[in-house]
Amino acid sequence: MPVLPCRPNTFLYHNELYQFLSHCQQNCAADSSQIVSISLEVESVDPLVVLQEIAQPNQLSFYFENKSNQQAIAAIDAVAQLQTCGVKRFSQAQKFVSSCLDKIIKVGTSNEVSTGPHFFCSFSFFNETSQIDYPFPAATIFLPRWQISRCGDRCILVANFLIDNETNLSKLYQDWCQKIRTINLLKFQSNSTNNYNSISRSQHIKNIKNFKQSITSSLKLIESNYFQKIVLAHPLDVSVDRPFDLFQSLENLRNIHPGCYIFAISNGKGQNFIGASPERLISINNQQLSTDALAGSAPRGKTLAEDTKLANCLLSSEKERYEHCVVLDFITQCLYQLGIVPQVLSPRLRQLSNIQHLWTPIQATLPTNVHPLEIVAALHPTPAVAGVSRDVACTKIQDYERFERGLYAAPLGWLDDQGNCEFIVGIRSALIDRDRARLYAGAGIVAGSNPDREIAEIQLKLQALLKALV
Ligand SMILES: C=C(O[C@@H]1C=C(C(=O)O)C=C[C@H]1O)C(=O)O
Repeated sequence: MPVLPCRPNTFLYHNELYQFLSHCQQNCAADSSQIVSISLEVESVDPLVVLQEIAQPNQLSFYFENKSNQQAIAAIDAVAQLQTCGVKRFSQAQKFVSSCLDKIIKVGTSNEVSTGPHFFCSFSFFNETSQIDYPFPAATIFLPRWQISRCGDRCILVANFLIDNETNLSKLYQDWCQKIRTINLLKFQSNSTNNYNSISRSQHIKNIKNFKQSITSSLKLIESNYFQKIVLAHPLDVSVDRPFDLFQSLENLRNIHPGCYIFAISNGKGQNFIGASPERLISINNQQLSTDALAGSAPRGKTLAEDTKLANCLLSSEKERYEHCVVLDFITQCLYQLGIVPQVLSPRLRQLSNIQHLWTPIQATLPTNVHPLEIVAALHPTPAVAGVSRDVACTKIQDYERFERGLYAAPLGWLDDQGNCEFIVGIRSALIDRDRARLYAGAGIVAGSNPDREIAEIQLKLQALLKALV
């Protein structure tokens, strides 16, 4: 991938960008194209506000925020995309990314994490989606036309231009100038209002009897050693008398769940998958890999004393620790098999606004020959969202669950051209389709699980999400 060593800012003043694009176009062979990727530092803006202002409903888009790291990134529209399905979807995604990178001319030399082209990915839980009209493919990977990221106070705009012999460069150049003007006007705007007043009354899942039977049946299979753990989920369908307000709902999610990853993915056809997940699948920053074992849950207490008691019970519960340990063991073994030596940090609590989890962070230094998507492919689904043994649990999940998991509990995230990435597990999530929303939540079932308590845990997870939707 060639890199043009120049300061991108000079383009703004000297029209050099146009000349440079024109030079790239002249060098294009008759039937080939190139992608010029330009990174430019802009004044600090909220990427969510940019998404709201610029993204059109008929465009793919992706929003991802990690408030505790002060990082957010929005990707709007696609210059290249792959939609696929099947067992090879991760390796196909990897090939697609490298074929795009072969075409990219990167402008600017800075290798900071938020500069340069990023690829945005959503994979479904299973290799295929079985519901015929499910609105997201089993794998979508795209290189956005526009990408705006914020890291602390710094903001980087990345534009990816697809150039071939037919491209109208004047239009492209005008579009670039227009976007910079629009973004500059957004610098003082933020969506910092809370509005929880639409469907916030609590709603409960239906067909609880069937679901309880699935848990009871799973417990019998656990007793007979058919599997050791299964994660069963349930949807909650809600509707309102007007379309859901996506941006206000995201604003609510970021305020209610400041410690979670906030995400929103648009399929470009009017449906969005959004959520606030506490669970990272992997992140890689300069060859340093971080991942989490997150499993085992308790509610938060209403008083400090009650909260401490619940936390202590969680930390000392044999059942919760077992449920957690199978996740930790799976992740560490998986990493070893990839030639990665994990360093397991001390176990701790991940305390969210409504619920707390057992959490063990895991770190490793990556060998250079392992691609981020190989790690995603090997880890997904972990026993935090599937079970042990994995294949048996996945087959039983398909037997018990009468709904399409789709992007629920699936790997969602981005990777860049430097080997950095961030993938989360798409739990605490909802599929928004105009005036309808389907919310998802699940719980791990192991020996000793109490069906009523598992159902209460799922209700708790659903209510926290429901509260944010307006
Ligand atoms: C499956 C979900 O969450 C998972 C299940 C947990 C549990 O059962 O203790 C905890 C965290 C997640 O790994 C979900 O929220 O939908």
